[in-house]
Amino acid sequence: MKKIAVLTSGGDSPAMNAALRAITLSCGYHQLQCVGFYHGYNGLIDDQHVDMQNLNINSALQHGGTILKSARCHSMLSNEGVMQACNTLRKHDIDALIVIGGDGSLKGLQAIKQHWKRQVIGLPGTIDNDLNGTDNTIGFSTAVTTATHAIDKIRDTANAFERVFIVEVMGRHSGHIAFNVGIATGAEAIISFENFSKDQANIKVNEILKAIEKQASTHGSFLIILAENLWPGGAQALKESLNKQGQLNSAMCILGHIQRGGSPTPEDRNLATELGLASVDAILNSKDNIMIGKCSGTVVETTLNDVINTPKQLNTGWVNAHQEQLTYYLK
Ligand SMILES: Nc1ncnc2c1ncn2[C@@H]1O[C@H](COP(=O)(O)OP(=O)(O)O)[C@@H](O)[C@H]1O
Ligand SMILES: O=P(O)(O)OC[C@H]1O[C@](O)(COP(=O)(O)O)[C@@H](O)[C@@H]1O
Repeated sequence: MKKIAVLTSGGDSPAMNAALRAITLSCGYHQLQCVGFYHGYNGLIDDQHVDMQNLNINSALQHGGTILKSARCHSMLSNEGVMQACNTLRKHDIDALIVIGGDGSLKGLQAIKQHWKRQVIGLPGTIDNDLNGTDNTIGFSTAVTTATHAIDKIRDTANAFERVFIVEVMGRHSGHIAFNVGIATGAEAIISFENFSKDQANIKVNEILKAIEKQASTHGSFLIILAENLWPGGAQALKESLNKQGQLNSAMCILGHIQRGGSPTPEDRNLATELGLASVDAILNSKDNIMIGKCSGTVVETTLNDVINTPKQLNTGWVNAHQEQLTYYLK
């Protein structure tokens, strides 16, 4: 009987459980053994494993997080760590390894592939949507939905007080969340990696203050979506600059990890299920060294090399639409 191993790694993303469920059920259907490793690559290094058939996988479907737990694992950045992970795979006579995670996790999978010659398959699991080879990553839809609902509430109070609000969203170093959430919430300004560089901070503050002045004569509130890890000094520093130079009482909110958790959207559950099933099919079809994603409605395979080495650009149409048509009245 073929033995398949699976683990979830890096930042957890909603609907990782849906992918685990699909993989476990598909393995059962095809009479394959399915072994889960806990805590990302740590569980592979320390041999913390579970027979996936023994987990109550169905009841996990509607929950965020991951029943296999997730973690970042420093040991994987050394050759010894990678070798230890490979030893565990050999010890259990694993035939194929599926890793659900972001670009770091897929780099880890590539490192394993260099020392372990059996099949490796990646699934795109990150809220950031920063992986080439799939239109959407598993978890992105839920993160955008959660952030949109939270910001809609902030907008209510911003409207009531005719107040400027800065909301910082996640995304690590990409603006997929910032632009999708910013456009969905009708933000007056989006500050993200695609339209801002750190040396433009003073120019940006002046530009925003002018736009706020114009906005005051239409409807009162002014919403700024800020990508994390971008503004020098963070959202607090932006707030202080606006308040000082514009004599404002703007407020700031960092949405943080609420974007990573919660019940996954049906879109995320179904994407995770489809990709989970496809990963087991790929193993049965002797595929190797690939990530499985979905582009334009079709399940696609991309080499790990191409996923890792080709940055996924944000649709420039989205960036331009926001800066031109959707905020023309603020110019
Ligand atoms: N270059 C690398 N070589 C080996 N393992 C890596 C490498 N980069 C990341 N990893 C492993 O993948 C884990 C998750 O990566 P990280 O970048 O934190 O999250 P994500 O996979 O969500 O992008 C890391 O903690 C580490 O164990
Ligand atoms: O929870 P941590 O370890 O502070 O990491 C925060 C980072 O994780 C994320 O939520 C998800 O990123 P990854 O999927 O690449 O791990 C990022 O948006 C954020 O920058």
